[in-house]
Amino acid sequence: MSDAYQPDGMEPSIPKLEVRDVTVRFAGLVALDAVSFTVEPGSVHAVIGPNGAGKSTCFNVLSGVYRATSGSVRFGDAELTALPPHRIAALGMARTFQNIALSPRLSVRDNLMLGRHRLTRAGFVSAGLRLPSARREAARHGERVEEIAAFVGLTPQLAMPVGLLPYGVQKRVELARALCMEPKLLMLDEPVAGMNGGERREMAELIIAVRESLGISILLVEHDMGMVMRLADAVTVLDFGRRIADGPPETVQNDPEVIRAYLGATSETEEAAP
Ligand SMILES: Nc1ncnc2c1ncn2[C@@H]1O[C@H](COP(=O)(O)OP(=O)(O)OP(=O)(O)O)[C@@H](O)[C@H]1O
Repeated sequence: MSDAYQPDGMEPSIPKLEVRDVTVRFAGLVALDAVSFTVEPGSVHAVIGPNGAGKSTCFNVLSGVYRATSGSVRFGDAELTALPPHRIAALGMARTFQNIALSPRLSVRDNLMLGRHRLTRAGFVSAGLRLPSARREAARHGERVEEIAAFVGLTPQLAMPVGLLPYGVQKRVELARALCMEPKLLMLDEPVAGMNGGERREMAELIIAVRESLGISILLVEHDMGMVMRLADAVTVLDFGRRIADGPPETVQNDPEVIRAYLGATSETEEAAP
């Protein structure tokens, strides 16, 4: 990883993300029930919980994919609950997906350039006509993509089609693409799912490096408890759509209701197994 990676231009001011009483109903099912938590600027905040607890629903509300039935989500002064995903991204909230959402035939470089799209000023016409201003802008974005690729450890793979890379490397490309949006809040949906031990460690180091180099907030949904306990400053625990605990990892880990929720989930899985 390169130490040269810094925020682009002035140090951005990082807003708080405030989730207040968010409820999401699907037909008869309450997927989130008046959930509240705050992601403090520059912190790593994890949302955890057993299967079906509402973690993905929460992520999808924050990124504008789902509409909350009621409640409020504020990022600084902006109310997000009525905004479409691209407007939320434009406020500086970039996300990755549980299932990789990259263009497999395009190179790593081109996938990362797509991540710069929202920052591109040159219009379609000037870019198409290859005007000097558009060329200069493309060169600037190209340099930034190379810096970010170096930071994430992807320089050797820049020219390779994403689809040919191992899974763990593709997950790093996803994170790099989100960084290409120069986010103030990075939202990671199960960043280590499906990875082996070595890949998990590398991803954890990368997440720490992002926080330390950029000072941005990171919100992650994750199943791997060890990873959450190592990385997170604060943890919100959901169970059946309700928030059952919220606080520093060491407090949450010893909370009887959290232990019950996780043990319950384990024994149900064991009972379901043949
Ligand atoms: N689009 C949808 N339509 C109907 N029900 C949904 C929808 N999305 C989620 N649900 C339901 O909402 C509840 C919460 O699901 P969600 O996927 O948010 O949980 P999760 O904590 O992310 O689970 P997992 O760890 O298994 O990914 C579940 O009962 C799920 O079946």
